[in-house]
Amino acid sequence: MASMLHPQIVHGGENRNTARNRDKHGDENRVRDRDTNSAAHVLIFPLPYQGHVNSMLKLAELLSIAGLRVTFLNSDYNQHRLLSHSDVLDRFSRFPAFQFQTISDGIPLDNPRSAHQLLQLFNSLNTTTKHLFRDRLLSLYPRPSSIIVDGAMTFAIDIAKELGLPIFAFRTISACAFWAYFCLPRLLQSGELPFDDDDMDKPIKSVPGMESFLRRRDLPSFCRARDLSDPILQRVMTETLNAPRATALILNTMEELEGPILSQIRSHCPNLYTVGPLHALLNNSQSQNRPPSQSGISSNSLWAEQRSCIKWLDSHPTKSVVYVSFGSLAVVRKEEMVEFWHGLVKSEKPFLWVVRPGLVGLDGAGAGAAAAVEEEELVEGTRQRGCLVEWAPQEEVLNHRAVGAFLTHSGWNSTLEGVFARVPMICWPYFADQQMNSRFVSEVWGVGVDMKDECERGVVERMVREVMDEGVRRDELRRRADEVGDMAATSVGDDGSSFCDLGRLVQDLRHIGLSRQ
Ligand SMILES: O=c1ccn([C@@H]2O[C@H](COP(=O)(O)OP(=O)(O)O[C@H]3O[C@H](CO)[C@@H](O)[C@H](O)[C@H]3O)[C@@H](O)[C@H]2O)c(=O)[nH]1
Ligand SMILES: C[C@H]1CC[C@@H]2C(C(=O)O)=CO[C@@H](O)[C@@H]21
Repeated sequence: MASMLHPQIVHGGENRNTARNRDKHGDENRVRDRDTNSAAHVLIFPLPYQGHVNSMLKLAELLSIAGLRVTFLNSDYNQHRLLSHSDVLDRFSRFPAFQFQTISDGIPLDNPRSAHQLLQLFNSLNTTTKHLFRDRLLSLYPRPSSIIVDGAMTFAIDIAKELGLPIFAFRTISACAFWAYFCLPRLLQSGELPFDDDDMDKPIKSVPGMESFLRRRDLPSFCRARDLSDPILQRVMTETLNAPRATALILNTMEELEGPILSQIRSHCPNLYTVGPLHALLNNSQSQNRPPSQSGISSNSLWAEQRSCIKWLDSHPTKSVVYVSFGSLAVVRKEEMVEFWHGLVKSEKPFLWVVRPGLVGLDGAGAGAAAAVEEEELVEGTRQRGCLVEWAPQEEVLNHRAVGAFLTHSGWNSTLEGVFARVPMICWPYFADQQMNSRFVSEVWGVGVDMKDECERGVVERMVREVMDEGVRRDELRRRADEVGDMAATSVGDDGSSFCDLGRLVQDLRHIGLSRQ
């Protein structure tokens, strides 16, 4: 039996160990299947942000479980953090054909890489990293048989085509947000963009499938640019419109949640795989062979998770706690933070709040910034009912019996995790695709309420009470959250839509590997 090879972090070099598994029983069929598997070598390359690394590394784990050879190309900056704050090396040690490789994102290591530095990162990826990527492709051994690249980095498509490699674009946002971006040329053509006044509740009619409910304020935040030459708007539009040039499009979603929008997308990207929620597919695939003691949740955190919050949750009644998290990129002003804080304290509900380093202002302060607020009411209210952490084991928190509501920025991973955990959401979208997600959560799926651009303390208190206070409205939100959560469970269960599409993706990747031998 070949020794288990630890995945090696290889920067620029190569892991030449291509240990060949020889079936100890000499069963030729199993050896053949393994040979079939090992013919397929998939290179997975995410945009270097937590929300992208998370879902794409879950896909990497699923493909590794399926027996495919996988190379995960992480940025140097994120790989150091991932190894420092997660058990990823231990988890992937059981896959002898898996390896990490790292590549520079071209940004100085002391750069916080928050939403404020987005354009700098995009420019660096499309210059420095693009050239490093081509060289890396040529140096990898064994040569990849296909690439799964982040749909926000379509520069890789041209390189793949030059080298004759199939390339799949994995866009880590919702189908509804992707489709809104894809319809930007129509919005420009119809004159609905740029906005000609400040009325954000004006209806939008140029996004097919959303005519009955879409408002200006629900479009991705980059659409609010008054100057259409805005470099970020142009960048995201270009990346999205490039998707049909890839071999196929992969989305972390499910037919049951976004079917009508997926039908619209298929008319432009006919080769489409819907494999979400990926976190749920992965948890299901591992549930068969892990000891009950382990949560089994694969954490890909780039910050240290403060697990003390689980013990704090254990001490609270069922569905009594509001969990508050604004993801990995949002930067809120201190006065916005204080408004949320007052609203949470005045709601009189226990609250678990992730105050990530860099969330508040530009000074990178974490929970320390929260503690810096002197107001007695806040300090006392937090002492009695609050728990502040810098980073939480979010999937575990959302599935904890004590959590009754999720105050979220509506990042797509958080939205899927909230849907699957059947926790009603209070949506305060920060930027990008989050506005679209919050509109679908509230207006289309009915599993939450939509704060949009408001975070005044009275609004925060009212929204929390709407979701948490006993009554018809709370019951209605909980009923819908259960219904949609059940649909999600079906989609990732045996023969479910996402389960089957993942199987189809694995088969297609295997076939490509074989055909290129
Ligand atoms: O304390 C925390 C907070 C978050 N998370 C996890 O971090 C991820 C955050 O992802 P997401 O909710 O998608 O938010 P962002 O980090 O903001 O993600 C970026 O990438 C997403 C996918 O493209 C987009 O939908 C978002 O708008 C974009 O901001 C989720 O899986 C969470 O479970 C933790 O583990 N602990
Ligand atoms: C900061 C955002 C711009 C592009 C990425 C994105 C996307 O549309 O793919 C969504 O949110 C962020 O992850 C990125």
